[in-house]
Amino acid sequence: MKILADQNMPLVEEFFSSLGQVERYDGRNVTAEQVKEADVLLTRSITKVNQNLLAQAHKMKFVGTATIGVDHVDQAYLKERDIAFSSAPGCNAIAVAEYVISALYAYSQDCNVELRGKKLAIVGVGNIGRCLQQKLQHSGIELILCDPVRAQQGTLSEHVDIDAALSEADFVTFHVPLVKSGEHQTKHLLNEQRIKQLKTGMLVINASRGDVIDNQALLRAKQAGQELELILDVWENEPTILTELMEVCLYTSVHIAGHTLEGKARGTQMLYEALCKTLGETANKQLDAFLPIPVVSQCQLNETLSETDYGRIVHLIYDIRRDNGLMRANLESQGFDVLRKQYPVRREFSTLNISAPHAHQVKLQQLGFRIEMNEE
Ligand SMILES: NC(=O)C1=CN([C@@H]2O[C@H](COP(=O)(O)OP(=O)(O)OC[C@H]3O[C@@H](n4cnc5c(N)ncnc54)[C@H](O)[C@@H]3O)[C@@H](O)[C@H]2O)C=CC1
Ligand SMILES: O=C(O)C(=O)[C@H](O)COP(=O)(O)O
Repeated sequence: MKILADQNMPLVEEFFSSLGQVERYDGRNVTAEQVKEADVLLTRSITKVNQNLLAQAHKMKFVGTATIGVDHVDQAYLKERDIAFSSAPGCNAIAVAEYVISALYAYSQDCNVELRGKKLAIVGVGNIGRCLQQKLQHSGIELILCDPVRAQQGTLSEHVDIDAALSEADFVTFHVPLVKSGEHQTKHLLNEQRIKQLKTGMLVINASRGDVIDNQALLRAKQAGQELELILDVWENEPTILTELMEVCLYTSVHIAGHTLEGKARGTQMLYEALCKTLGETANKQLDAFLPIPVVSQCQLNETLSETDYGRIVHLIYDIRRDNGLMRANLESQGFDVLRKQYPVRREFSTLNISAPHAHQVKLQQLGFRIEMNEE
């Protein structure tokens, strides 16, 4: 069996080599000719999986994307061809939530804004939105939840309409799928009109899909002097992004919010399990066996912690400003995709064991750190 896998997917050989012969491809430039003989295609978000790519791939029996987003896959076409399909829901939800938390603490430090008492609107309360909600539960930040789809399904009683949420909040973060039409369209959910109505000084974070915000309108607003702080991980027209927009952001990154080692590896593992199921094989490989020991894994805290200290602990594991610096310094010379490919290893908060005074244990644990439950 020939298994074609994106070159940016970790641990493919470890998980899949017992099932077939693994070959790698360049996800942005893969051709129909390259996939012609494959039985299995493992992709990430940058490959358009559609009839153009697969028309000649007559042996194809399984397509998997090691991502949460599925807007790059023509699922109707796969169904028509009777090709099994699997994505990796929730695989990097923790990573994206931690990206947002790192962003908030960095913003707090750099812009001298206390987070406690402020209001954060979470637009899209699915795997990522819920994870963020949980992690921030004891942060002192008031959360406003906006998810009309879940409200209609009756699974989110606290839903606040987007315009009301935007007018109440001090910060907004988007975690919706890209939906191009229909009642719950998310393409340009933050459009020119809504941008104009944003509060002075509002912090806008987007780590969902670039098209969720009208990038040109956002740039025009900033150029016209509207006071907004922008933290953007995703962009319209990746990899050819609007670089002028990058210049006016507080922090920017190259669509890496979900790129913790654990998040990416979990995606691979989920596809391995799905393929095993399709083939009727037993999935007996475990992710933990393949993850390296983290560089920093232990920390002892003895004193009362301020909000700044919480920020320092978060940034010990992941500081969004590292990624901001990498993008600004290297985008022009290296390009968006190369920066994504060379993304430095990033681990999740749970790789840090903290010994802390009792008063701080719950909040640290809620953020995602491991707590050593010592008596005081
Ligand atoms: N920047 C990055 O590296 C990453 C980006 N993503 C993006 O984040 C998106 C969300 O991920 P998950 O939370 O795991 O997906 P999910 O499917 O679990 O949750 C999405 C939520 O958005 C809600 N929603 C749909 N339309 C909406 C609207 N018009 N307004 C408000 N809410 C709406 C849905 O009801 C759902 O609860 C993915 O579809 C993907 O595009 C995901 C992982 C990494
Ligand atoms: O999971 C998603 O959806 C994402 O956006 C990925 O985390 C990032 O995309 P790729 O690394 O698959 O291009």
